[in-house]
Amino acid sequence: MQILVTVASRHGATAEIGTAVADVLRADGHVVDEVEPEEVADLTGYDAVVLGSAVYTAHWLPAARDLAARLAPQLRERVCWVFSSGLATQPAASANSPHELRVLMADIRAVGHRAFAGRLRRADLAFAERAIIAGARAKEGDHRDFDAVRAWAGQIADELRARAGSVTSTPAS
Ligand SMILES: Cc1cc2nc3c(=O)[nH]c(=O)nc-3n(C[C@H](O)[C@H](O)[C@H](O)COP(=O)(O)O)c2cc1C
Repeated sequence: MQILVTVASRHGATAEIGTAVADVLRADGHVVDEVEPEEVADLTGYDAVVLGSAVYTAHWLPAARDLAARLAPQLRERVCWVFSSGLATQPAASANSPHELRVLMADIRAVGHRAFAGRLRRADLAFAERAIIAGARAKEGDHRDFDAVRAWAGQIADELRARAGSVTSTPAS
């Protein structure tokens, strides 16, 4: 299958999660493009999409939200998974605008969402970001769990295989 992995990332940590997902899907025989959300104008040719975003001040980055809004009709026609990456100490689902995410997922008919822990490197941050982080109790460091990311991507690969099987095994009438 042709798969698009598109990820909104400010400092690169979430983009690397997207690349790990893409690598698992490639190893399973899929053709995977990794394209930044701003560059995605059209989903023609793709069978499936993985859309991810870093979470900042409880929201997905605008580029990911914008892609979901712009391309909702095309996303609805494809199988689509979404993921978030952040450092919320509560489970991200309850900390990071769960209603907003539910609405987005319903709009594009995403089949699943995963929240992954992210990375915070103070040296990467702009002054304004440091000020925001100073008020939160976010723990500096790389908290990404690439085994969990690869396991999730493996589930996507399994599901795509099952869907392809159910299409090809439909008896001709
Ligand atoms: C200014 C700022 C605000 C953040 N706000 C949140 C937040 O609301 N919820 C959350 O889970 N993580 C938050 N984070 C953590 C980021 O989501 C995390 O560092 C993520 O891995 C960054 O990904 P990126 O390198 O792809 O931009 C914030 C980080 C910064 C610097």
